[in-house]
Amino acid sequence: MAEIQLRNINKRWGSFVGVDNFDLTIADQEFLVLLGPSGCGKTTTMRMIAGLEDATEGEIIIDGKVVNDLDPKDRDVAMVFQSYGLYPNMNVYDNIRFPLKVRKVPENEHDERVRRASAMVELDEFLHRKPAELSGGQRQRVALARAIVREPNVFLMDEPLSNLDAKLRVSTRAQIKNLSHELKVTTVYVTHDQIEAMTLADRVVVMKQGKVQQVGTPTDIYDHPANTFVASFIGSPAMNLMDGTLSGGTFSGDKVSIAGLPGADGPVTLGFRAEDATLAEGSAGQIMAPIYTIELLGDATMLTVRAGGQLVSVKAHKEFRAKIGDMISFNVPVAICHLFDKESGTRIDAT
Ligand SMILES: Nc1ncnc2c1ncn2[C@@H]1O[C@H](COP(=O)(O)OP(=O)(O)OP(=O)(O)O)[C@@H](O)[C@H]1O
Repeated sequence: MAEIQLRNINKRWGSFVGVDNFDLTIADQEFLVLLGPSGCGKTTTMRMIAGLEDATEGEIIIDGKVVNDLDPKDRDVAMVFQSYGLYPNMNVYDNIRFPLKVRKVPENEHDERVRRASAMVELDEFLHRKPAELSGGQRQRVALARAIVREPNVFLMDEPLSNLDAKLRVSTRAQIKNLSHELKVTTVYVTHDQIEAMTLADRVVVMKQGKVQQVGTPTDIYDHPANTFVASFIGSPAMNLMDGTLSGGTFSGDKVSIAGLPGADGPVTLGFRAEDATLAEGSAGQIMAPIYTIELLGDATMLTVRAGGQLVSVKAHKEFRAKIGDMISFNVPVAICHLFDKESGTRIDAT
């Protein structure tokens, strides 16, 4: 049981700002994901919670207690890293048991706790093996079990899936989600993968260059991105963004005109997602454009078209067939448009 409060946390090295005024309360049992591109300050934020890095300013409060001056071992947090960090000479059983020994948990509890944690990550059959005799996914599960066995107040996970191949990433991701549901331990999870963030999080914090860009549920962030950075970071493919001018409710961009939009006149960036555009018959759509590429996804067909000077993604149904260079036309319904200030990139609220 632990709420984590981060009160105006800053991390600076000389004049370089790694984390800039991070201020957030993470609820007890919440699964919070820190998401952003490389170097945005996610790991540093997590390391400050762990106590592996001092905050330059601000308070870190876990379970009502200011922990800034506490050593990592006294914070009751368990970490899982990308690199597993297993002891090569110990078998799986002893790797999982190790934190119990370090923390001087009574010996008579060890066996039951190790077996319970290993069963949770389906490692029961591998307890006698050394890490070198395991696959990457199994090694990461040992690392997870070693965190679970401690029954900590907080889990901190730093890109735990990034060394796994695509298929294993999906199954281990599902396992982490299931474990988190079962264990109900407050979790802070760092990733640069927006799909991981969307699938795992109760709330996502999107960061860029040390600054929080938006905090919200995956749905909030997908449906109401706070700025063009979040809009283009979340979703696959990225949201289509077009610069233009809004005048009398009509957006005019490069060979694109969309009427009926809310918002004051001025330079804007218009955004819409590939799946929200609708293909029209012949030339009946608002936007006519030649096809640049066609990708068959199995459940749908992704078209990239050249609209004016830029490439735009439009999702079509799975039976859609055409050739590169064919003209298509499509509509962008007003209700699914996102408008952003062109200068600052900030969302214009009327949308
Ligand atoms: N000890 C340090 N001294 C100086 N700068 C540092 C130090 N540690 C990290 N940084 C810088 O702080 C910024 C944030 O780093 P951090 O590791 O938190 O990023 P990240 O978002 O986790 O990136 P990644 O996904 O690549 O791990 C980076 O620009 C990094 O170079």
